Amino acid sequence: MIRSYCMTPSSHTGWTRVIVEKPFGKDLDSAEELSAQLGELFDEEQLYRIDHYLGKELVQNLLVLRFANRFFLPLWNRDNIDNVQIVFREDFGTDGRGGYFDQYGIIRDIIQNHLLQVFCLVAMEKPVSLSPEHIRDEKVKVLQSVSCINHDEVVLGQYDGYKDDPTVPNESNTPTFASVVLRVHNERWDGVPFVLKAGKALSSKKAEIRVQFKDAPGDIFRCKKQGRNEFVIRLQPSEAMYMKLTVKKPGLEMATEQSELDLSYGLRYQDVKIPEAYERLILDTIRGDQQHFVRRDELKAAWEIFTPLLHDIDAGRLKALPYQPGTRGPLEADELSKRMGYVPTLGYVWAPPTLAKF
Ligand SMILES: NC(=O)C1=CN([C@@H]2O[C@H](COP(=O)(O)OP(=O)(O)OC[C@H]3O[C@@H](n4cnc5c(N)ncnc54)[C@H](OP(=O)(O)O)[C@@H]3O)[C@@H](O)[C@H]2O)C=CC1
Ligand SMILES: O=C1O[C@H](COP(=O)(O)O)[C@@H](O)[C@H](O)[C@H]1O
Repeated sequence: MIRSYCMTPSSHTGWTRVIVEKPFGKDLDSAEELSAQLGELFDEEQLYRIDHYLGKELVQNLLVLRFANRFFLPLWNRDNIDNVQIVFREDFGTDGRGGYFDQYGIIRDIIQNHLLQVFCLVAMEKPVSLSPEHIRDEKVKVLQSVSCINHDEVVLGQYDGYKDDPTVPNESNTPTFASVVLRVHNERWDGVPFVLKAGKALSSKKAEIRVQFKDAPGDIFRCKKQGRNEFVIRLQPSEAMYMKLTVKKPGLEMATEQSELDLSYGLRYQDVKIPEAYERLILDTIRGDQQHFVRRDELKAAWEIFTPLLHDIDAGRLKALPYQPGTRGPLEADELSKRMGYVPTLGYVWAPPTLAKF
């Protein structure tokens, strides 16, 4: 049917491009089967596997930030970075779509696709050029460098009330929250945990990347306990990036405190309308630019990482811990972040700037 109604006959000029939306299968085998079926109908250049996180402004900014700024080039590695957190939180549950969600769970819904794409852009090497193939080659490489997920570095949760949805089975073990540690076995990242965390029905709504740096050696100011340098890229809401850093506390004393270098988009780009992710990606499709779309081998590499874990969850070998809606999720997830080396900042209070103060 697609072939007869949607494709340009070869005798005509024009093009055929098909946007494919997730789910791209449920595991490696089903995804490969789907890819093979699509491959019989379309060439890879005609397929646009969409991941709307790749259309978000600050996700698109990641390559620029990393590779156009001298600041970051020498710092972005295991010598300087202690741990990285890539976090998605939603303050509502599966509201009305529990039946669909229950077959997938939060790892397939958010982590294996959206957060993993963000992870690729944070962790990959510099592409040869901005051509879609060069960028996607680097994403595949970093995905293939991810080690097997260790069950001791996974926390799953399911919020109380999730099973009240009549379309969700009473015995469901489907996680609505997960924190999963990825480790990249390469020269740049060996030993640096990447914590990918996502949850529904939590206390807040946000998506952000938090890069925590190691302590500065030789702590002559005795300020180590206050916290570490962090570079935070908030994808949503209210796009921002800020660097948490130690400064001299203004005043007569030589005391230190945690402050920030802040680029809040709402303040800096007041008259700019940031396009919706889908708006941008549909335009890319019309233009024939596959840079922000998922290639078949990239999808395969993504499923290779998560399929063993997902099969273990589906078989009940890993249990989802209960958590109360409106909280941070299971306490075990914060313990996992701590175990991965995350050090909280003490006493940091953000004072939002106002134009009146300038
Ligand atoms: N330009 C801007 O808009 C800026 C805004 N701010 C705001 O200031 C506030 C503080 O910023 P920041 O310090 O970066 O962020 P947070 O204090 O929100 O979080 C810092 C880290 O601590 C974790 N955490 C938060 N609460 C707890 C808890 N109770 N137990 C264990 N871990 C916890 C977070 O995990 P998790 O990610 O899971 O929540 C995160 O890893 C935030 O609201 C931030 O948005 C700060 C600077 C600039
Ligand atoms: O793909 C999905 O994403 C949304 C969240 O998208 P966002 O752009 O609002 O962050 C999520 O609610 C949904 O469960 C998932 O399928």
